Amino acid sequence: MTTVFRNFIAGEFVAAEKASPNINPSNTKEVVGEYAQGSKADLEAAVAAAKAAFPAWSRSNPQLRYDVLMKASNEVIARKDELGALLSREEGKTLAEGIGEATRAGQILSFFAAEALRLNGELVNSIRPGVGIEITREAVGVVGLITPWNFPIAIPAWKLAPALAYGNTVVIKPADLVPGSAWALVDILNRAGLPKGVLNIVMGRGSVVGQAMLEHPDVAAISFTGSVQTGRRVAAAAVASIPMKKVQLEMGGKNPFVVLDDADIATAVECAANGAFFSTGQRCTASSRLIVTDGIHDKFVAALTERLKGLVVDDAMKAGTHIGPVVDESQLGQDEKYIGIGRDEGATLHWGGERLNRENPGFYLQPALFTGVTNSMRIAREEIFGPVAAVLRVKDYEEALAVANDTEFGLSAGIATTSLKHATHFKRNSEAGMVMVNLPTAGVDYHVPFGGRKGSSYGPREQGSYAREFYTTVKTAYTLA
Ligand SMILES: NC(=O)C1=CN([C@@H]2O[C@H](COP(=O)(O)OP(=O)(O)OC[C@H]3O[C@@H](n4cnc5c(N)ncnc54)[C@H](OP(=O)(O)O)[C@@H]3O)[C@@H](O)[C@H]2O)C=CC1
Ligand SMILES: O=C(O)CCC(=O)C(=O)O
Repeated sequence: MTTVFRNFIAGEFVAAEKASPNINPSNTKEVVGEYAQGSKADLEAAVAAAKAAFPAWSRSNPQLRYDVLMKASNEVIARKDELGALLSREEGKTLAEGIGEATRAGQILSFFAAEALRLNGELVNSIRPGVGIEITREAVGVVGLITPWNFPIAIPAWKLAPALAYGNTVVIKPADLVPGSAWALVDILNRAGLPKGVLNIVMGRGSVVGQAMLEHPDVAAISFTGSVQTGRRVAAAAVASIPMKKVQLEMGGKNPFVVLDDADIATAVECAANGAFFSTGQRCTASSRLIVTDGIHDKFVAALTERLKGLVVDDAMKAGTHIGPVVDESQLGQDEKYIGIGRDEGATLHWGGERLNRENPGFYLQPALFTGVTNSMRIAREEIFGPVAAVLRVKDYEEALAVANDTEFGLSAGIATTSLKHATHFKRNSEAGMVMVNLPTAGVDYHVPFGGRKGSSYGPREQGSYAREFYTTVKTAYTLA
C-alpha cells in the first residue's frame, strides 16, 4: 500500500478524503509520492488550531523561537542533498539547483532565528510634558501562506521563517504540483520543537484550500507568490474580508537584461544564459528580454547561441544536465503557445524551441531564443515563465533604458557594461525593485529585501529584516508617568 503524506494540523498528521500523485516531470512514469488533497474543512481546522496557538506563541520567549529555527536550519543543511533530490524530482530543477535551493532554505531559517532576537522598538519623547511614547512591533496573528511551484522549498522557507520568528502562527498551502518539499520543511520545523498548532500545512488545490483561506475571517494576513491573475484575486479577497487582511503579493516579471556595446562579452553571455534559461526559465526574476545595443548585437547573439548549443537539456537528476524539464504539460503548452505567438508576430526563432525526447517521458523543451523582437510584441510584454527569451535590438543606452522600463512589471533588471557612468545611471533610473550590474537578473541573496514595483509586487518587501514590515504590526503606546 502506498504511503500518503498527510496534512499536519494541530500537531497531528491528519488523513484527508483524497490524495493525488506528485509526478516527476523528468520521468512522468515516476510518482514521487502520494500527497493529501485537503478540503475546506481541513483548512478550517488548521486555522482554528493556529488561532488557539497564537496567544502563547506570540508571547513566547524569543530564545525558544531562535532554538526551533536554528535546529530546523541545521537539519535542512544536514539533509540538503536528500531535500535537493526531492525538490529536483518533483519540480524538475537540476540536482545542483535543487541542492542549492535546499541550502538557501537552511540559511534563511538561521537568518530568521537571529531575527527573533533582534526585534526591537523605539522610545520617543512626547510633545506633552511627562508623557513617554513606546513604539513596538507585535505579531499579526494567524498568517496564511500560499506558495508557487517554482521554488518548492525556498519560498515556503522565506515566508514561514519570518512569520514564526516574529511570533505569528501559520497555515501554509503549497502548490499542488510540488507539495513534497514544503511538507518536508514543515515536518522538520515541527520536530524542531514548535508547540502544537503553531505551524500547519494543508495541501491541495488553490481553488479549494487557497480560496477557503482567502475567505476565512480568522486569517489576519496572507502572503502569496504566483501569477498576477491569482494575486489580484488574493488582494481583492483580502480587502473584502471582515476584518480586512494584510496582504503581500509577489507575482510576475518581464525582466530586462541590457547589453551595451562596451560590455565584456563573456560576462554578458553568461549572465544572459543563466538569467534567461537556468531553472528552465521558470523564475519570476528570469531575463526574458535581452535588450542589446547595435554595435554588439550580432556578436552577442552569435556567442549566446554557441552557449545555448552547449547546454544539455535532460533528466534533472542526471549528472551533466544543465537544464531540466518544464514543470508540467500545462506550462509546456504555455511555452509552446508563446513560441507560436512570437513566430506569428514576425519575430525570428533564432534557435531552439523544439520539444525534445529523452530516455524517459518528460516535458523537455530546447531553450528558445527569438531575435528581431520589438517591445510591443506579446512575447516582449507577457510573462511566459519558460526557457524562452527575446532579443530586442536598440540604438544606444538611452533607448535601452526606455525599452527596459516600458513594461507593466518591475521586479528585476540587469545591465552588462564596463561603463561606471551607465551602470550608475541604470541603477538610479531602472524602474525595478532589484537591479543587477554585470550579474544575472535572477538568483538573489537571502538576507536583503526581495520584491518589485508596478505589476510585480504589492505590499511590503519579503526577506531580510524588511520582512518584519509584513509579519508584524506596529503599536504606539503613550504613558503619563
Ligand atoms: N511569480 C512567480 O514566482 C510565479 C509566477 N507564476 C506564473 O503563473 C502562471 C501559472 O502558474 P500557476 O501555478 O497556475 O500560478 P497560480 O498563481 O495559480 O498559483 C500560485 C499559488 O496560488 C494557488 N491558487 C490558485 N488559485 C487560487 C485561489 N483561487 N485562491 C487561492 N490560491 C490559489 C495555487 O494553487 P495550486 O496548487 O492549485 O496551483 C498555488 O499554490 C505561470 O505560468 C507563471 O506565469 C507561477 C508560479 C510562480
Ligand atoms: O531569482 C531568485 O533567486 C528568486 C526568484 C523567485 O523568487 C521566483 O522566481 O519566484
